[in-house]
Formats: sequence, structure tokens, C-alpha cells
Amino acid sequence: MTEGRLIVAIDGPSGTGKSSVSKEVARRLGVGYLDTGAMYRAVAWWAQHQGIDLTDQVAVAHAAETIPLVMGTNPDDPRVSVDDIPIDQQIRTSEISEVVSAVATNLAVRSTMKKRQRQLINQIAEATGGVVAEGRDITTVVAPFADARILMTASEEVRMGRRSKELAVDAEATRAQIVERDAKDSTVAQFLTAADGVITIDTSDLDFEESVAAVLGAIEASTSAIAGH
Ligand SMILES: Nc1ncnc2c1ncn2[C@@H]1O[C@H](COP(=O)(O)OP(=O)(O)OP(=O)(O)O)[C@@H](O)[C@H]1O
Ligand SMILES: Nc1ccn([C@@H]2O[C@H](COP(=O)(O)O)[C@@H](O)[C@H]2O)c(=O)n1
Repeated sequence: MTEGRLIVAIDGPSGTGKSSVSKEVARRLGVGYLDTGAMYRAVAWWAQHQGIDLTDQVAVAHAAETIPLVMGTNPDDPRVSVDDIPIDQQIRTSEISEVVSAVATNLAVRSTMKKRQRQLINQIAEATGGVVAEGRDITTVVAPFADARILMTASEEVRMGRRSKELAVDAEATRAQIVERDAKDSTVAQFLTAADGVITIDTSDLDFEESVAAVLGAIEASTSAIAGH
């Protein structure tokens, strides 16, 4: 831990419970929270809002550089706004879920996001004493220096079940979207298997509370190991 600041990085495929568990862990630790997926969703929404064709890599990269994005980092109310417009609902539609990978596989966008996310992680940690940041490449690219690095996984069946329960839609209807999104996203980020030094937590057989406890346990183990050195 750097000067008493705790940085926790959590990655994993769609529907494993990263966002909900990370928010709860941040709450219990009394630190800030960063949803990096929301940042990619915001760029997709903003580019479309401006009439940009998402296959136009240069225009989308420019949108990622210039987006007036403000990320809320309070785990109780992590609001996302662009140009002072709250866009929390707009970025979580299935339309955005379907197109967000086109933005996330644009390497110029990833480079811009990495810089912004790293900056935010340091700012949040400075302001609140720590941060739980979650996404697809936080343990490996954005914050490989994190004090605790965790990969949350769950079987495809379990992830589909959780997602369809949440959206109140048929499990089969979500299967294609989840599988397709993970396949596209995994071409640019390593979140299907753990990188060196990353602790895997399989939540397939865990309920929400057990998942939170497992993540808190992994953070405790990682920080004790650092302190022991
Ligand atoms: N361990 C768990 N047991 C049961 N349900 C869970 C568990 N963890 C999360 N959930 C539920 O699963 C759903 C999906 O969780 P969440 O949105 O946090 O996943 P995610 O990994 O952030 O997904 P995505 O990357 O697609 O945004 C939510 O409704 C959440 O409450
Ligand atoms: N570190 C990250 C985080 C997210 N993405 C991309 O954003 C999409 C939405 O993420 P959710 O967590 O809100 O589902 C995701 O499908 C990826 O395309 C990313 O590339 N890197």
C-alpha cells in the first residue's frame, strides 16, 4: 500500500457480479469506486449522440479524447454524466451493450481510457484513502500496481441466470449477447484467465454476501502479504 492508500483492481467477464460486489466492498472499506465499463459505455453513447458511425475509428477515438465525462465515485451513488447530462440509464440499455465492444476494441480509445482511468484511480485513492476499480483490464493494464488484484469468474450458466433475473428476460435471450460481447472484448483484454499474481474468485456457487466476503478476504490476504515483505 502506497502511503496508506488501498488500490483494489477487479476484472472478469460480463455478469459475474463485478459491479455489485465491487460497490459493496468499496462501501464496507469506506473508499471510492470506479466503474470503468461505464466509461466505455459513455463513449459509445456520446459518439452515437453526436451522429458518429462507430466503425469510424478515428472519429470515435477523437470522441473518447474529448468527451466531457464526469464519473461519480461514491459507491452509494456512482452517477455518470456527460456535459452535465446524467446518462446512467442511457448507457445501460441493451442497444449500448450491443455496440460497446466496437468502441472497446478501438485501440486508440483504449489508450485514452487507460490514461483517464489511471488518473482517476490515483485521484480517488488520494481523496478517499482508496479505490475499488473494476472492468476487464484493470488488473493487467490500467492498474497492475494495485495492492489487491482479483479476477471474478462464474460459469456461463450462472452468469446468464443472474443477468436474466436482473433484466427479467429469458436466459436464452441474454446468452448470445453475453457470449458475443465476451468474445469480442477478450480480443483486446485478458479477463478470461488470471494473469500472474491475480487471485481468481469463482462465484458460481457463492451468493452475493459470500462473494463480498471472498473479495474482502482476498484483499486482506494481498495486503498482509505486502506488509509482510
Ligand atoms: N454472488 C452472486 N450471487 C447471486 N447474484 C449475484 C452475485 N453477484 C452478483 N449478483 C447479481 O448478478 C447481477 C449481475 O451483476 P453485476 O451487474 O454486478 O455484474 P458485472 O460483472 O458487473 O456485469 P457486467 O460486466 O456485464 O456489467 C446483478 O443483478 C447482481 O445483483
Ligand atoms: N476495463 C474495461 C471495462 C469495460 N470494457 C468494455 O466496456 C463494456 C461494458 O462493460 P460493463 O462492465 O459495463 O459490462 C465491456 O463489454 C467492454 O467492451 C473494457 O473494454 N475494459
